[in-house]
Amino acid sequence: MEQHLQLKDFKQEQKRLNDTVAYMDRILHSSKSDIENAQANIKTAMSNVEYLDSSDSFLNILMNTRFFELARDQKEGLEAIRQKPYFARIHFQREGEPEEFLYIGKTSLFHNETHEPIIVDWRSPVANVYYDGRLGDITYDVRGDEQAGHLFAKRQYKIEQAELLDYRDVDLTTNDELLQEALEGKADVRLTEIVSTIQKEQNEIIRAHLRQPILVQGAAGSGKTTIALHRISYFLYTMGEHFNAEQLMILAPNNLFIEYIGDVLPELGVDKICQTTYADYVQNALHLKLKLTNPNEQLEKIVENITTNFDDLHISKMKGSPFYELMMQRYLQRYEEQLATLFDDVFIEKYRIMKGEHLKKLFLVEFQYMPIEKRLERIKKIIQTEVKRKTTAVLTKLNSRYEEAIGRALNGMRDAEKRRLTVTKMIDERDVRIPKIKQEAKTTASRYMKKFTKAKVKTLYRDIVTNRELLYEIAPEWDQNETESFLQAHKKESWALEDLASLYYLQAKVKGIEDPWKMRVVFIDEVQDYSYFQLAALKAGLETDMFTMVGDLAQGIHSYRSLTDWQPVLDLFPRATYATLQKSYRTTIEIMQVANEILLQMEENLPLVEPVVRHGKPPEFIAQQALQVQTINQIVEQIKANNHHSIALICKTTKEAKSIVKQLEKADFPAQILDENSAIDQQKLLVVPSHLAKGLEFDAVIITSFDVPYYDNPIDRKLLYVALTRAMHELYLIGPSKEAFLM
Ligand SMILES: Nc1ncnc2c1ncn2[C@@H]1O[C@H](COP(=O)(O)OP(=O)(O)OP(=O)(O)O)[C@@H](O)[C@H]1O
Repeated sequence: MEQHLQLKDFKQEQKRLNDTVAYMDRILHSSKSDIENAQANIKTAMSNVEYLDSSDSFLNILMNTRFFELARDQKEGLEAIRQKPYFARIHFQREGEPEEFLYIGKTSLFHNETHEPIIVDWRSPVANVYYDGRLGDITYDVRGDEQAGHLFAKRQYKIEQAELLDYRDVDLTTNDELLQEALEGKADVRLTEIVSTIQKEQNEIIRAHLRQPILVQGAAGSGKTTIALHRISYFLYTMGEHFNAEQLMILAPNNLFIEYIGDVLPELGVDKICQTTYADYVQNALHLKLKLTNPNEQLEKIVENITTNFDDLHISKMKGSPFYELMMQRYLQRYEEQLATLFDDVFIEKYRIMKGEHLKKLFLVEFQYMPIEKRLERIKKIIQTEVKRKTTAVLTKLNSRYEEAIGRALNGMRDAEKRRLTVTKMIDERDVRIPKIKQEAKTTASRYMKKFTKAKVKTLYRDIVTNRELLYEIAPEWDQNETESFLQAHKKESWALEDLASLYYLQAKVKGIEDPWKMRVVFIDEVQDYSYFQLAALKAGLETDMFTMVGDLAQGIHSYRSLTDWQPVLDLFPRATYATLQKSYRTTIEIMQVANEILLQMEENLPLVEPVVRHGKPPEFIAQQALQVQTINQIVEQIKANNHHSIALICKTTKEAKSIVKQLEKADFPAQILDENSAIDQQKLLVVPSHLAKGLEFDAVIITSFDVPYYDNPIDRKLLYVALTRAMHELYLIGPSKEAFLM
């Protein structure tokens, strides 16, 4: 009986899918002919341009182009989801309405005639019910209004090539099974399939107050990147009326990472969003092209135990601190006050048009909220208007004075010759003076403003870091030694990542950020690698706090210059929601155990990461003093035999990575070093310096430690932790002893 019912149910589901696909095919067919029609119309209109009224055919072309685009978008949208129109269904009843089955997919589809939803978008308010976890009476949010309903059941489908393979009703236990199945997948195909298994705590972050900042401390592999990308997609879906994609920006740690997420965003319905790094963004927004010292170089030096100048590290850290922001503020205040002394009275000829004191007050007080140069532009406009208005009054007054004087001379002077001379003199004087005033008035404002010379932000900053007297003023807290070593460090002009925050801050406060770069919403991945001031400058320049920030302090390998705890970020974003994610979806229990051992040794006191229950091959330690290509070969073969294909060999330093690639190549083993600019060749073994591995993941990871071991210090622990947590299924450690891996 049970079986019979199941079969019937399966058939019904099959029919539902077939009907959906058939409907999609019908629409596809008609959008194809819409496309052809529009193309034909455009062609005709183009050929008619010559002899028809050209504005008519121009309109025609525009209209048909729009039709064409609509039809093409519809076609592409349908084609993208045809193979798998939906992934889940909810059996749901909105309060006061009949029960219904809603099928959830990556985008929505409505019936053209009945307007009934055939597929409901995963980002729609009601789809939240699917992710929220509970069955029974529930509430959900529709644009701020709480709606009630009853959720009877949730069902998940396995559909491939538009064929129903399987489905399963979801309760708390099957939820785990489904997730596990999803996690069994391979590194190269997974990122886009997550929408069906997004977990409750992840969903909460994706949908958390969109107009408020959010900071997420999430364990390695807890889905931070995934969540950030889905939140962007959800944001545009929900707030599309108020924001367009160009106003959104995602800041990634490096270009490699941008490439990595590049394929995912369009699949989530998000393109056109600005994807960049902090360094590129700042330079673009400031129209600067700086030769930055490689931010990884300093890290490499520390890691390779090459003695780095303590002062350099100290300065890097200081440049990210609230104190450096304070120095910039003091500098700006000084700069502003100097400019303010230049405001004197505005005259035309001998007439005072405006008081300097008044302009000064506008500059320092009333317009204080604006960037300095914008204030000056405003003041110039005000002077222009005032000059215009007052000149008219002055001229009227002058004219009538001359009239009066001339009248008096004409009537009052007896001597005709004297009278003639006086009157002529007055007329001549008037005829010179009045046009001169008119002429002068035209340029008064611009002449007045000339003394406010515009400064280049780069020049201002160089002045700050090289001018001893200035430093005494803006950093009085420093003793002689500190000031001198700061000056010494800046003798030669060079630019580091840390300097960008100040440049951006100065730009924001002196000139303002231009509209195309004035992003309204910001998403930051790997936020632990930012300094306080980097974030503060960005917030000040963009004048928004709509930031989504995700990161993991345990992976803070740049902590010598970046954040070491979240408090400064929370102070900077007082409205921020703070969330944590402890579960790792990437790594097997066996691998996570090893990584957790390292996490325990860190000073941050972060809670252990809980792997989602998924077992795998225990990590293997292989004792070897030096690289043996034979061993690598064997391991790679074994990994491939396990049907795992994305493999990385992670080395602590770039130096070791280079030397390993050399040795492998010499033995004809195809290998490639990963650097920020080269495309990945899938056929070769990817050799990755540990600091570049952040954010990436592989089916299997081999970690070697031949040159230098991982030492028992904060940065090495973090580098090792990052390396260990890149592995999804298999992990191999090769080195002289377990101690080399802090075990
Ligand atoms: N709900 C989920 N369902 C299926 N897979 C998931 C889910 N959440 C995360 N994953 C997978 O877990 C892996 C880790 O996700 P992601 O890279 O977003 O984590 P992360 O927190 O950014 O990691 P890291 O900090 O180590 O870079 C990815 O393969 C992702 O596809």
